Amino acid sequence: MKPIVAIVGRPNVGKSTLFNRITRSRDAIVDDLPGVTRDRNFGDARWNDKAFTLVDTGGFAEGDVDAFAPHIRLQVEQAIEHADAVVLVLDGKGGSSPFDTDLIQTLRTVEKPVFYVVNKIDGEGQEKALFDFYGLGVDRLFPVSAEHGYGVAGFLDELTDGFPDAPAEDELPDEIRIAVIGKPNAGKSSLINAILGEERLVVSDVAGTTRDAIDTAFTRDGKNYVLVDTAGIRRKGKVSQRLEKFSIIKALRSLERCHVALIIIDAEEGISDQDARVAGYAYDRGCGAIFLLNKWDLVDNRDGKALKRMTENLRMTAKFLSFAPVLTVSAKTGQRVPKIFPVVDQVFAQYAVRITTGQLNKVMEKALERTPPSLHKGKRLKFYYATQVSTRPPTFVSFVNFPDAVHFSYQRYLVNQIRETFKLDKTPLRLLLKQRTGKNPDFLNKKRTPVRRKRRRREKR
Ligand SMILES: Nc1nc2c(ncn2[C@@H]2O[C@H](COP(=O)(O)OP(=O)(O)OP(=O)(O)O)[C@@H](O)[C@H]2O)c(=O)[nH]1
Ligand SMILES: Nc1nc2c(ncn2[C@@H]2O[C@H](COP(=O)(O)OP(=O)(O)OP(=O)(O)O)[C@@H](O)[C@H]2O)c(=O)[nH]1
Repeated sequence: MKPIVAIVGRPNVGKSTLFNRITRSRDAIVDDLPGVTRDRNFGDARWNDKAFTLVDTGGFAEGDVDAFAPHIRLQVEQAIEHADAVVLVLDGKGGSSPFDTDLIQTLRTVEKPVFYVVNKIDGEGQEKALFDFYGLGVDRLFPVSAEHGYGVAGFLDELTDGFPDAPAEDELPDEIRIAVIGKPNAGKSSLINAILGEERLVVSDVAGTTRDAIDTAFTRDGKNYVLVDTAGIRRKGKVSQRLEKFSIIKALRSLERCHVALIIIDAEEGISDQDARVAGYAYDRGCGAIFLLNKWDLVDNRDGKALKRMTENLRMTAKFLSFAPVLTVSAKTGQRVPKIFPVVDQVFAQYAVRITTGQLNKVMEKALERTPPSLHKGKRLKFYYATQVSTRPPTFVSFVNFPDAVHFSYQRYLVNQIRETFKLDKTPLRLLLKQRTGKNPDFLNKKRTPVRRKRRRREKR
């Protein structure tokens, strides 16, 4: 897991400005009024190939600026407890305050790295403002200007020094890899020929990553695609080859290397158990998927309802792939074959999506607030911090106090909220629930944080 870094400090010292500079996001709202940062903000950050999550604490009203205000203290303590490293921001313009002294006392007892940043040092000439802070007994101060960037790079070098290297960011591939799967005789080779037969294509055979796999690369409308494992499908003839190419192993192998699977169905025959099985492989593999109802030229569509009927049937037989778009084509006549590509592009874009930790947590928070999970053996289910851990397919982890107690329908509700908010209707998507390790901030139960409680009390009065 990525390390969590908490930014703490009294109101208006520039925590949100620093947060924004480091995450380069507009997630936190910066304002001249103290206390504008509401509750906690999460953001993804990356420096020197180290990835970490930044937590911005804040959002206390001016009247709360009292060194011993218990709710400030509690929230700061929580942030400190859950973080892997803490950044205390001090105000180089405003000077030190009793609140700072108090916080530093607390931070001394903490057995994790603590960094003391003096903000609003907008240039070297202003470093004399640091003198005021040396009296606080801190070994090392980092003068920075969150607003202008002065000193931030050097500070981040030190902050991230001990962090683990982030796994290489999956770069956007310059090609979309497509697998063509389907039961025997569905029309796989006809479709591949129809695709490759288009005049606009530049086609070349390229060696696949495994020794005997042959892929076919082509460029269409300036975009690069690769048809995965085309050798067996395109080369017709010998019985041994024909037998081999039907083998499940082969189909599975192409699924392992693809981004989007085209699942060909013989629409003249209708939807069979075998089609459902093939679809199941694509689902298990977690790739993007599109159903192609092939041989549409042979389908009796006199009432104009054939597509509706077959789609309904398909959705029943392969419920699990409900996000896969359905298209009708004729590989033989080439009808609507070009229409496949815009859909492939859409599916891929969703399949490779990245959602920031900040955005994700906002959605989770809202979803949990709107429909709270039911009690588990009389205890409240608590959802903590959530983050996207990988993409292709988009995979999210949410930490929960009792992951096994979350009803699958509630999990589905959360997945649907993510789907709706981020318009991810055409891709598989995974939400994993993990037992909380004690390291993850308890922010989703905001109702229980003192800030909210205080607000509510005020409202009642
Ligand atoms: N001169 C100068 N001003 C800064 C700098 N960083 C922040 N400020 C200003 O300080 C004010 C407060 O900044 P915020 O980032 O909202 O402070 P905060 O600590 O998040 O405040 P709360 O939300 O109240 O907790 C804003 O007016 C910023 O423009 C800086 O490096 N130099
Ligand atoms: N009418 C019609 N026939 C089609 C269409 N697509 C494929 N066919 C025919 O269906 C038969 C099987 O097509 P193939 O492309 O060989 O199917 P395949 O899935 O590669 O078959 P296997 O190699 O057995 O796995 C051939 O006779 C094709 O001409 C279509 O859209 N319309």
